[in-house]
Amino acid sequence: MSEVISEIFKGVYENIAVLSGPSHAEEVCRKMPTAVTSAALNLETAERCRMLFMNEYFRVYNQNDIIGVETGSALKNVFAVASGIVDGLKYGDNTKAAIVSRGLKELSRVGVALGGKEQTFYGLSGVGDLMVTCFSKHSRNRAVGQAVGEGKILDEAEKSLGMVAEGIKNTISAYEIGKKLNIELPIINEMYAVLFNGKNPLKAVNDLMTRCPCHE
Ligand SMILES: NC(=O)C1=CN([C@@H]2O[C@H](COP(=O)(O)OP(=O)(O)OC[C@H]3O[C@@H](n4cnc5c(N)ncnc54)[C@H](OP(=O)(O)O)[C@@H]3O)[C@@H](O)[C@H]2O)C=CC1
Ligand SMILES: O=C(CO)COP(=O)(O)O
Repeated sequence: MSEVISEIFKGVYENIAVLSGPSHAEEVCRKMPTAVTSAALNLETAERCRMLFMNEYFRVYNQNDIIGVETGSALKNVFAVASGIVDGLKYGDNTKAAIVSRGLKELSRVGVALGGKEQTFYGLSGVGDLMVTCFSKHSRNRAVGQAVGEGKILDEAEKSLGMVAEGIKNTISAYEIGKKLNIELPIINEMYAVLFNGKNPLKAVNDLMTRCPCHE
């Protein structure tokens, strides 16, 4: 988004701040303690954004890795959909933890290739946002995935949600980036096959579990 904004308002890139992190609006509006990241290339800009939002139940941390923060918050949606599929298939906590942990690895591979810093993905807008969406009853992405895991076709699943689940389009972008930059992204590739090539989710899980053994 920062690149799009900067294309429209030329020369402002340093002064764009993004606010991102594990924050379901349903809980923020109930004043439940929440922590997020304000990221801008120029830390003074990040600070100005932080000052606008921070209060006793909404804690904001500054960051200058805007690419990492934006990549983490967009790509985590793909794994939130995958976690929903895990729920829809009635698999358990082990399976979901595998999606979150291996998803974090894929997310950081893409993010670093795009210019983000690896450590950013272990913070609020990476692992934090992954956890809040993959495990939450509030997540729209997880809900769409659950419907797909229960056997709905994608169109029906999106219609039944009635809101935008960004992880669907994010899957296409992540898949294309992986192919273009030759990055190993097994979960993202399987998600693309399930969502857009009609692959059976059970077969996708089996293919992920039985692919060649590798080093962590
Ligand atoms: N809600 C939450 O708890 C959280 C949300 N976010 C992120 O914040 C952002 C906004 O979320 P939220 O307000 O809940 O989302 P909503 O689904 O309520 O609103 C999304 C907005 O984006 C517009 N939109 C959707 N698709 C397009 C498109 N292709 N082109 C132009 N505009 C489009 C919609 O327009 P229209 O109304 O015309 O359809 C709508 O105004 C998202 O990126 C979300 O991932 C992050 C953390 C928490
Ligand atoms: O990013 C979010 C929370 O941090 C919102 O996730 P969903 O779009 O899946 O509801």
